[in-house]
Order: sequence, then structure tokens, then C-alpha cells
Amino acid sequence: MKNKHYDVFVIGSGVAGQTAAEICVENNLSVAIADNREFGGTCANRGCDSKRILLQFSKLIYQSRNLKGSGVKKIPKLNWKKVQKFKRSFSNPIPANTEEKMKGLGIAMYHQSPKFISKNEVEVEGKVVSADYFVIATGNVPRPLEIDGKAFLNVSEDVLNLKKIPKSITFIGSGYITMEFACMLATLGSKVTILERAETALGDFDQFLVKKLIAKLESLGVKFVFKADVTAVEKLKKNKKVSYSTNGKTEIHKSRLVINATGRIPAIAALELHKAGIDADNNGIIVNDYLQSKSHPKVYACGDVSNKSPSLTPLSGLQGYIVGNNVVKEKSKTLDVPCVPSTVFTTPNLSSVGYGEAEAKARYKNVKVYQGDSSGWYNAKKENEDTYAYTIIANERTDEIVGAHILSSEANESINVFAAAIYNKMTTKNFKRMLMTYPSFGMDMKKMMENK
Ligand SMILES: Cc1cc2nc3c(=O)[nH]c(=O)nc-3n(C[C@H](O)[C@H](O)[C@H](O)COP(=O)(O)OP(=O)(O)OC[C@H]3O[C@@H](n4cnc5c(N)ncnc54)[C@H](O)[C@@H]3O)c2cc1C
Ligand SMILES: NC(=O)c1ccc[n+]([C@@H]2O[C@H](COP(=O)([O-])OP(=O)(O)OC[C@H]3O[C@@H](n4cnc5c(N)ncnc54)[C@H](O)[C@@H]3O)[C@@H](O)[C@H]2O)c1
Repeated sequence: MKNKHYDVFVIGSGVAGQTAAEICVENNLSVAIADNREFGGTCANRGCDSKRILLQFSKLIYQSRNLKGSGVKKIPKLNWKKVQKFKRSFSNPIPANTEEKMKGLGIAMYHQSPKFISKNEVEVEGKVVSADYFVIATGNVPRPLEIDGKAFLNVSEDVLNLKKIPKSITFIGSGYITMEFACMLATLGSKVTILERAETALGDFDQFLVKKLIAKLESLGVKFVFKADVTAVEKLKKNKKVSYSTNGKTEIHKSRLVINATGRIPAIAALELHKAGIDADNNGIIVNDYLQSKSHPKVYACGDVSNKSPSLTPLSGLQGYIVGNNVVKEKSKTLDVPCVPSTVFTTPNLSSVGYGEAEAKARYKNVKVYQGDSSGWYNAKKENEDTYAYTIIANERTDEIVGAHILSSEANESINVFAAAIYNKMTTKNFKRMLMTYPSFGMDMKKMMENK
């Protein structure tokens, strides 16, 4: 075994790992990066980007259907093969482009999972590699579902690569991944069933809006089963058979595919963290506000694999930036995230930033909740869209906006305006003073905060 030494060894080449590696190498540190899959990470290869490309096609069909009878004569027909080809034109070049970029920066690359063998050494590609600092940025992987027949389950990546739209599909779990893909596939003609263990979908989101989103998906033919305990999956000739119990009754359900979308867990199993004394729990590697391992100060963790949630691309990039800077100059940056906007890219979108109603009520003495159904407003009516609603929350004492939750066809963009407002501690009064373009969803945001 030949020994190698670097100033910094990064594990994982997603947005978090790349960002940290680039900052280190730009500051004249010698850097290596390892990935056990194609370089470029989840978002660009098999997550956000590919997903949104596919979803825009189902949105096109959905919106055309809404406008049928109001001028649209024919609903467009998709050539799914070409849709997939278009998607791949974005994702296929990612690994080679990422490697070329790394190489251009002078970063050494390894194509295997490293295993820690001591506090400052890993074994990778048959070599012992030591480093002054390690950056762990290995992201998340699908949560394994320990049921009989688990080998017959598929995951989000398989949905992204579907060769054709399945006749029927079952999702286990009703989080982000399920809601987005269920919406897409139901719109494109699949019979979709969702088996969720909890009492509702998207448990962390505003439930006034989630109820409306569930009703929307039901109107597309999606069947929700809550309080479902899935026990087994079997492979039949054409279908998969899922066994589950709900309200004390045992049921079976057959569909072409069964997707395990019960959440994602930190990708740490292969790293042998214990050999370096790096502590982790179910949420990931335990780090302080510098994103430094609490049990091993020469190790940093960033992105989905750190225990600082939520697992979203912008937050992973930010964490990579913080770690890169802290490796270059110890304790130079802390993670200080006032609010993280996120969107469930269903049609319509469900977007959220800042506190939910319960959190705000726990935090402030008095809160003002502006909540309503805007399906009668111009912006919904012009699209023949029957689902549009909001919950905006302000601290009553200061009038500051502290949370915004929107269900609308443009919510993924509208929420960024609210993110800026919350970040800048805007009051509802100041927000309403801003001029917005007309006619736009921006104008509606001001109307949402009118006292009725
Ligand atoms: C289907 C899907 C859709 C999503 N949509 C969105 C969205 O719309 N918006 C959003 O903000 N977020 C979305 N996310 C979440 C987003 O993709 C992640 O938060 C983000 O990619 C995390 O970046 P990261 O750099 O922390 O990890 P990753 O991008 O996951 O990178 C980790 C890298 O580490 C590698 N790795 C893992 N284990 C090892 C090992 N043992 N050795 C070496 N390398 C290893 C992996 O191969 C990977 O390349 C989505 C996720 C999925 C699955
Ligand atoms: N648009 C986006 O930003 C986006 C999209 C996709 C994924 N993501 C990220 O990826 C993460 C993973 O997404 P996800 O949808 O897999 O997870 P999730 O955590 O959003 O949802 C998982 C769901 O599965 C349910 N569940 C758990 N165990 C179950 C079981 N045994 N049986 C039935 N239901 C069960 C949970 O109650 C929950 O509702 C997200 O939390 C998010 O951070 C983000």
C-alpha cells in the first residue's frame, strides 16, 4: 500500500463537497475528493434538476386541461422517450463535467468509498491516505424499509428513469418525493396509491394548505391511505402486491410498481466512522455551529449528511461554503440560517418559509395569522385553477412577517419574495408599501395581508 497525504480529503462530490473542496484548493491547500458513484451528487444527477424537467411536462398537460374549453382545443400528447432523452441531455454530462472541473482545479480524485482506519487516515483504492482535515459530504440515501420482499421496492431514482408511464404505482410515505411524483404520474395517467404511516401527508407543512393539496391530488385520481402499516411486498407476474394494515384491518393492494419514499438517511454506513472516533446519530454527523465534528475537531461535515437539517440543495451549498472557509481559517464562519424556503413541486406548488403557525405561537406572545382561500382571485381564475390559498404569519407586537406558506401555481417563486421579507425583518406594513408588477402573484401577496 502506497501512502499519500493531502491537506484536505473530501468525501462526496455533491454541491456540499464540491463547494468545500473548491474553497480549499483556491486557498492553496492540497485537496483530494472521493465519490463511490458518478461525480456531481444527487441534485444534479438524480434529484432536483431531473425531477423538475419531468414535472414541467405534466404541468403543461395539467394547465392545458384546465384551459380546455377556454381556447385550448387539444391536450398535448407526450413522447415520453423524448422527454427522458431531454432530461438526460442535462444529467448525462454532469459526471464528466464535474471531474473535468475538479481536475482543472488540481483536485485529486478517487472513485471508491474511503474507510477510516485511524483518526487521520482512510483506506481508498488500495492506498492509505492521510490528511490534516477530512470533510464528510456524503449526502443521504433512501431509508431502507425492513419488510418482507423489500428487494421488490423501487426508489425515487427509478421513478426519474421510468421508460414508460406505469399503469399503476404505489408510494409508501407521503413526503416531498411522493407528492411530487404522485402528482406527475396521476396527471400522466397512472393510477396512484399512497400508503402513509402518519395521519396526514407532508407533516411539517401548513395543514390548512396540505388538506387542499390532498384534495387536488384526489381530484387527479390519487388514493391516500393514512395510518397504513406496510408489512410486505410480493412480486406477481405483472404486478407487485403490497400488504398493509390500517385501522386494524389487513389489506392488499396491487400495482405495477411500489416506491419506497419513506425518507432519506445519512450516507455513512460505508465510512467506518467509529475507527476515527466520529460521532453520528440518525440525523447525521454530529457537528457544532462551525460544522465541525463534536467528537473529532479535524473533521467537518456539510450538506445532507450533517445533523443540521433540512436536507435541501441551497442549505447543502451554504454548509459546504462554511466548511471550506473553516478549514482554511478555523472558526471563521458559523451556520446562521434564519429561514429556509422550500417548495413541494406539485401542481400547484406548496411553498413554505419561516415559522409555521404552531411554532410562531410558541415563540411569540401574540401572532397574527392571515389565512384564506384565493381560488376566487383573478390569478387563479385566469388559469381556471380551483386551488389557491395561503397562510401568512406575523408577530403581532412588531408586525414583522415571520412565516409564509402558499399553495399556488407560482408559489415556488412567490416564496422567495417572502424569504427576502423575513430575512430583512420586514413588517406587513412595509411589505404592502412595495410596488409589485401587475398583474402578478406579487400583487396578491400584499392582498393576503389585508385585515378583513
Ligand atoms: C428525488 C429528489 C428530489 C429532490 N428535489 C429537491 C429540490 O427540488 N430542491 C432541493 O432543495 N432539494 C431537493 N432534493 C434534496 C437535494 O438533492 C439534496 O439536499 C442535495 O443534493 C444534498 O447535497 P449534498 O452535497 O449534501 O449531498 P449529495 O448531492 O447527495 O452528494 C453526496 C455525494 O456523496 C457520495 N457518497 C455517498 N456515500 C459515499 C461514500 N461512502 N464514499 C464516497 N462517496 C459517497 C454520493 O455518491 C454523492 O455523490 C431532492 C432529493 C431527491 C432524492
Ligand atoms: N422539493 C424538494 O425540496 C425536495 C424534493 C424531494 C426530496 N427532498 C428532500 O429529500 C428528503 C426525503 O424526501 P422523502 O419524500 O423521501 O421523505 P420525507 O421525509 O419528506 O417524507 C417521508 C414520509 O414517509 C412517511 N413514512 C416514514 N416511514 C414510513 C413507513 N414505514 N410507512 C409509511 N410511511 C412512512 C413519513 O411519515 C413521511 O410522511 C426530504 O425530506 C427533503 O429534504 C426535497
